[in-house]
Amino acid sequence: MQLEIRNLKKRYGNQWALNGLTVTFGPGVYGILGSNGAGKSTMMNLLTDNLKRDGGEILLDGIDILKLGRDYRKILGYMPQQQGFYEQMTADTFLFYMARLKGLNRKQAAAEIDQLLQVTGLAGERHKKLSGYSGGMRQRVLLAQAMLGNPKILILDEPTAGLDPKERIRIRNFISSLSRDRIILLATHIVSDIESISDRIIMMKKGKLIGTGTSADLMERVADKVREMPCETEALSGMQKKYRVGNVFQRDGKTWVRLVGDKLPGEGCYTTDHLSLEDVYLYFLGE
Ligand SMILES: Nc1ncnc2c1ncn2[C@@H]1O[C@H](COP(=O)(O)OP(=O)(O)OP(=O)(O)O)[C@@H](O)[C@H]1O
Repeated sequence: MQLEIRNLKKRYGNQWALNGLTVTFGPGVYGILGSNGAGKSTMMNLLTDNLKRDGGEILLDGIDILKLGRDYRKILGYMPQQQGFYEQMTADTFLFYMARLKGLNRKQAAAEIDQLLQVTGLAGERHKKLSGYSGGMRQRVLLAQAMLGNPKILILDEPTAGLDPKERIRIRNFISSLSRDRIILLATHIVSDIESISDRIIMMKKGKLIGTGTSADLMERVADKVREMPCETEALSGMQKKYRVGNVFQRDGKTWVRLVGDKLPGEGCYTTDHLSLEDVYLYFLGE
């Protein structure tokens, strides 16, 4: 299975949100990294056919998704960022409603909902109204709804946004446990989530693809672009003007800064073996 985006364009007024995006996805989990406004949600809305494109193609195994229509939507699961929530419904009725919209028959719907409520840990609260759900429970219901019909393509827009670490880990583990024979696209600002569950990372900036690779590949690409050095607190703002500064931290009673970029100080700084995806983010996507 291959989902191919070719020269995809989308404009709001005279501003291009996607400006010739080309990328191909095969089975696996893809983490989509990009700063605010990079075009991640726009890409996802075009992939789910919730928006009309202004140019380009989206092909599933060579056939445009617009041509596939219903056959495409049947194999698609989508967890949107915006929650148009059905507050007065219980989780059970909400999921049943969504299952019917997806074309599942009653028996199939009931069996899948039972199973999804179990794996998302919501079985005990299934008859509670969504208005009484916490943020984490809401995200889990949305994820469960995306999984109805066992979709081959799963699109998740910020599935862990606003959650406490315990809930985040729970959602993350659930995504990790999904079988890898589907295409899973995951957009999030939480770099550590991407680091722990993605097979590959897609980096977007200003509506274009600017790089792709495994997190190990990308870290290798920034290996000689990261340095650490001690820095007096008074010198910090000067440093920030001159260099791209990552973490500021304390070590051995001194303040240290982590610098990322092509331009690094010649003297007084140290290389580090401990690279992270945050360094990758700062190098490619930091302003
Ligand atoms: N409905 C809209 N009307 C006008 N402009 C829009 C609309 N939706 C998005 N945009 C603009 O398109 C660009 C891409 O937005 P998009 O939401 O796709 O980015 P994103 O990477 O998902 O950002 P974020 O991380 O903040 O969710 C931004 O400049 C945004 O302001």
